[in-house]
Amino acid sequence: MSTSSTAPAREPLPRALVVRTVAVDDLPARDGGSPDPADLLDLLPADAPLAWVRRGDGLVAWGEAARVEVHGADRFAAAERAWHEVVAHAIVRDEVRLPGTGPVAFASFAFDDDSAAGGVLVVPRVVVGRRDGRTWLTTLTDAGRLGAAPRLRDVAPPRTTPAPPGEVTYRDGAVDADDWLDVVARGVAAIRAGDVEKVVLARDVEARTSRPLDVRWALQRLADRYRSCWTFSVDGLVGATPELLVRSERGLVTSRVLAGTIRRTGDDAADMGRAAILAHSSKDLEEHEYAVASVARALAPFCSSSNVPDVPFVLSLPNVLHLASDVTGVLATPAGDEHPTSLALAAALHPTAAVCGTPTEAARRLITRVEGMDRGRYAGPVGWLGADGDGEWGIALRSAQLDPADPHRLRLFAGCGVVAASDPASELAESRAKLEPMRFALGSD
Ligand SMILES: C=C(O[C@H]1C=CC=C(C(=O)O)[C@@H]1O)C(=O)O
Repeated sequence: MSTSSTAPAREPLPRALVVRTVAVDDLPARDGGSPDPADLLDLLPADAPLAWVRRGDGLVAWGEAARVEVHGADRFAAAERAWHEVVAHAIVRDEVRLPGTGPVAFASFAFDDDSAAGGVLVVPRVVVGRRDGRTWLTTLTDAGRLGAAPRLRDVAPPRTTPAPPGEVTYRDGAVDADDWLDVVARGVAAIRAGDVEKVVLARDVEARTSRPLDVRWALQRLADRYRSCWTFSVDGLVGATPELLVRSERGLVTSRVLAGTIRRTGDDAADMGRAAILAHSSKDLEEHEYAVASVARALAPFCSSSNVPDVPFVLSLPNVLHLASDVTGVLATPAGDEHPTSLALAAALHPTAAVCGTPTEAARRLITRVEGMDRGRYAGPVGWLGADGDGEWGIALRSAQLDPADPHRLRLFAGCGVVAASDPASELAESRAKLEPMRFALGSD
């Protein structure tokens, strides 16, 4: 079943789905040892794998019970409407009752309202989830009535080892590296002219793999190395993001805000020193403050109380160190009303000043004017949504978009927050460091 917010539906949405969630004994580990983080990923088929995993927990899924393509400024609301329709007509039996059990959809959305990339919401056929040592299986069928409890061995695709992508070559994307220095310089000039206070400017790099990319190869490498990130795969968009746009769970919202970056050297002692430099860098603290303020401002109308840390902590990733703040809030429930869904919250938060700038609209216009590319779904919300509206949405960073017409071709993206004190050459170096996770994902060492 597939439909679009602009084109007429090929088949009417919804079709009544029968959804069953059952507990599964823990997944076998790859080497017979204790279960490791890649176990969920090991279940995925090569074709159109769906994933949202971190430290071994999360959701993997495959198949398509429904697919909704959306476009324009209405894309989040259109996806949400379609999801409500699916849920309203579903027959659900959930024997596990945890966040992520019952029917779930995966989705990703373009950064920009005008992007042709729009957005996609996929309702999978099979979902396997894990949380705190509990594993479950959800099936979504058109059976019309509840049948026998599903078994993982009956619905899991035959296990195949992900194939390496072979030789990978890289070349500049829409704007070459030298010209991108000018893009950043134009951003700095606009800030100094008072047009904006902060802008985030991005660039893309094209990768060509000698063998068609098996997305699972990239996912496993990302999940193994970038353990504190959320490794995701939705409709050819793959990556491991350190930035959580919003998680909404039983009335509690959390957002991990990142902005302000320094590269790691690989030497632990030197990196300790760099962490201290980052924590005291006025340029990075300013960048960070804009991002935190944008998240706090966007969440405020929905929350009865919130906690916004005064001082960021330093998040250490294998490639970079970031200034990070975990913003939390309690959702207010207006009388007779329900909480906004996690997707509605993601829509309200997007785009934060971690990927756009301050003030938002002026920064967005500046990006369109100077960046020289369509970001597609890079820097847009990516994640999953449950029947009760709870879910988790990351910002699609440290990511690549696979060309749907050419499985050898990917666009890798990286962006940098620019403030008045930014230096174009340093931002270019930072963008290279931010491309490292996806370059690693495509590696074979
Ligand atoms: C826009 C990106 O990173 C954002 C998130 C963390 C740190 C950032 C920075 O320091 O510039 C960016 O705001 C990216 O990775 O493409």
